[in-house]
Amino acid sequence: MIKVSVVGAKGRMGSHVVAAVNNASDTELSLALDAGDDLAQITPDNTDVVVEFTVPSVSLTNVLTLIGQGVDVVVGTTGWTDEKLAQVKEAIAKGPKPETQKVFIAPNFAISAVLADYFAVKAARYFESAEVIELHHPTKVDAPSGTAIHTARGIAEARKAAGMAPVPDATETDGGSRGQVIDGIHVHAVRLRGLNAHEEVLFGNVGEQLTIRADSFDRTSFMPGVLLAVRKLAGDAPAGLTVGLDHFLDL
Ligand SMILES: NC(=O)c1ccc[n+]([C@@H]2O[C@H](COP(=O)([O-])OP(=O)(O)OC[C@H]3O[C@@H](n4cnc5c(N)ncnc54)[C@H](O)[C@@H]3O)[C@@H](O)[C@H]2O)c1
Ligand SMILES: O=C(O)C1=N[C@H](C(=O)O)CCC1
Repeated sequence: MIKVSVVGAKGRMGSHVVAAVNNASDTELSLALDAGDDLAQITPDNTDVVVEFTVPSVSLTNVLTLIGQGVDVVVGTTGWTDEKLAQVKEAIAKGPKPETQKVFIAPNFAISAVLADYFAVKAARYFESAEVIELHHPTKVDAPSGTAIHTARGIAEARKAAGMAPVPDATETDGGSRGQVIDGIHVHAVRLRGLNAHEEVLFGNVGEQLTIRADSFDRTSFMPGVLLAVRKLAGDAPAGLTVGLDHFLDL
């Protein structure tokens, strides 16, 4: 049995993870912690893998603490910048098990979203225009979504590798309507009661358009990906920091 502890266990995602870990035949719940609880309770004796779903403002501190405790971590919380990822790598190198420590971060654990991202990167070099629209529940604290940032960066990298010009855009006045620009790709965020987690990637050429859309209607959609990551970290995942569920899928 893989012993799993959950940090952020009372949250929307954390509570689903607790249920998924309890329901799977090869995982057992060790500790379920939330704000105010001491992460020092989590040790290699009681935990094989920690799953962390909290808020972007605290996730880095939690991950650094857990690395210091010598436990492997699956992170679903968003808000990861290159600077924060560099701090994680440094903490692994200086931590108690630099050769074997595993940290896995994924902006999205839903297969639909991971595939949408993958297809978008494949399509990127064939279209002059590209924009991303993410649509989420209104209780989400960060915008744009971690997934949309990841998608926009992937599209931008593919366009750069193909030597493409910037996306065409004659906008002269913009009060914010053109969204946030991430590596040259415009990203728009919608917050609407009734939605869960959704993303559309729009590609355009003269006379044609391709739309790639992923919809997570329910948080249970993230659980197979979370459990896959837990099993990989308890098994043959490489040591060090890995970002993105695509690394664990045979794409
Ligand atoms: N990777 C994915 O597939 C995926 C899917 C959905 C959500 N998310 C992300 O996961 C994060 C959590 O989303 P949510 O909807 O569950 O949020 P939420 O607000 O419902 O839950 C966050 C939980 O973290 C707890 N928390 C806050 N500070 C803490 C601390 N210092 N230590 C321990 N617990 C603490 C809160 O009390 C709360 O219970 C967000 O960043 C969201 O974008 C990722
Ligand atoms: O509900 C959320 O919050 C989600 N956050 C992630 C993101 O920001 O990409 C994944 C989708 C759901």
